Amino acid sequence: MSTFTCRWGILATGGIAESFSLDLLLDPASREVRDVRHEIVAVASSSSQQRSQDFIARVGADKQQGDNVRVAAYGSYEELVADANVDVIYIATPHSHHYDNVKLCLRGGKNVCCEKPFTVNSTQTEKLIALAREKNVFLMEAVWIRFFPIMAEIRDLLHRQQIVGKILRSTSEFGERMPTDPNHRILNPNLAGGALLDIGIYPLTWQLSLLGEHPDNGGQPPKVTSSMIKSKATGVDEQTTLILDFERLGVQSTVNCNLNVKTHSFCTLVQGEKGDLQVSWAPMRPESYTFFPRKESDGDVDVQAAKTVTRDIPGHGMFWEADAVARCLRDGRKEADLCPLATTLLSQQIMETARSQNSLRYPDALEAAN
Ligand SMILES: NC(=O)C1=CN([C@@H]2O[C@H](COP(=O)(O)OP(=O)(O)OC[C@H]3O[C@@H](n4cnc5c(N)ncnc54)[C@H](OP(=O)(O)O)[C@@H]3O)[C@@H](O)[C@H]2O)C=CC1
Ligand SMILES: O=C1OC[C@@H](O)[C@H](O)[C@H]1O
Repeated sequence: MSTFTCRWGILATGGIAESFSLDLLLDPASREVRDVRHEIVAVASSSSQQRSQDFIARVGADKQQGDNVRVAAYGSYEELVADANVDVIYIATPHSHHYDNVKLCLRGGKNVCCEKPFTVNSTQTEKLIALAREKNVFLMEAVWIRFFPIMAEIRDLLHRQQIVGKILRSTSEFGERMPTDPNHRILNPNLAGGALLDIGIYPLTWQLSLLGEHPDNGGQPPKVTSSMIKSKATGVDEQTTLILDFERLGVQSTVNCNLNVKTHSFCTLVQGEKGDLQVSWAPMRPESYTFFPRKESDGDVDVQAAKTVTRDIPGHGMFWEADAVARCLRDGRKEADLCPLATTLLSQQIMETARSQNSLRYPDALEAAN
């Protein structure tokens, strides 16, 4: 089998761009992947060309294996989009900027993989999906947990093997003690800060993936009720809870996120007639799960009979989504099966419903979809 090389352009040089790039540069054989490989062929910073140059050295992109891989360093995103050497652009700006950045890339005819959350609101998502289709290019939100092999394993246990039997109840959460500087992107309304958009998308993804996409749910979107507590300093949500009613399953689930205190014991719990499936922390980087069978005698779970499964992550874990993008480009597909645009739109709609229920609106310039 020949190996397909995917040539990446990195748009922005912040924290997650660095983690993603380091993963791209790992040898795919270390995760037993041989059909695709990655090269970073260009990096762009809106701040300066020097910043791109420094980033290239920091992640080791100047020492890539391959036939004379040369990495271009740009001082503007426009130059990256114009680079004919780039197959796909990974966008790693704050979410406030995703809409404009994705639009720039799509208009330039580039394939795009954009960090989560995809946009600020669902109208922006709809417009970008339409533009990608018009331009006939690949588009995906980088919801990396969807590509973890352990996620496929957990979905199989619940959806096909029905390990917990009929699902009765479910919950997912993600809390972290985040920076309290009001100018940090996490709290800054001008950068679309707040718990829901930044980290709430993870517990929401768990619930949509495990319950929303359960075969017995028939693809029905959940009914959404929500509550938010907002930052006194900046007005964005610090604590948010969503109640999702999956009416066809007859199950109510909760999604909880906060910027004040770290959650640690579990990130997702699915309880059913035959037992409980518990996924351990971290919600954005799942490594293990435990199945607790339910005793028929009194309905309690049998803790002695619990079984834990742990799967190593040979790196940060962002390479699995990158591999999926590469395979789509190789095969001429415009969407990834594991993270289709319809799921991106649904999660945007749910987050927007919650924001609207709690009167959380970002500045007009960020909500615009021009
Ligand atoms: N998948 C995951 O695990 C994670 C995903 N994320 C997502 O990635 C995105 C970026 O987060 P993160 O890397 O932590 O952010 P950082 O603040 O570390 O980096 C953002 C980068 O965006 C560029 N940028 C362009 N315009 C602005 C602006 N007005 N203000 C600030 N930065 C700007 C800058 O790069 P330059 O100067 O080079 O243009 C900057 O370095 C977010 O949408 C976040 O939700 C974040 C963390 C983890
Ligand atoms: O995606 C993310 O996951 C980890 C968090 O620390 C970060 O703020 C968020 O953007």
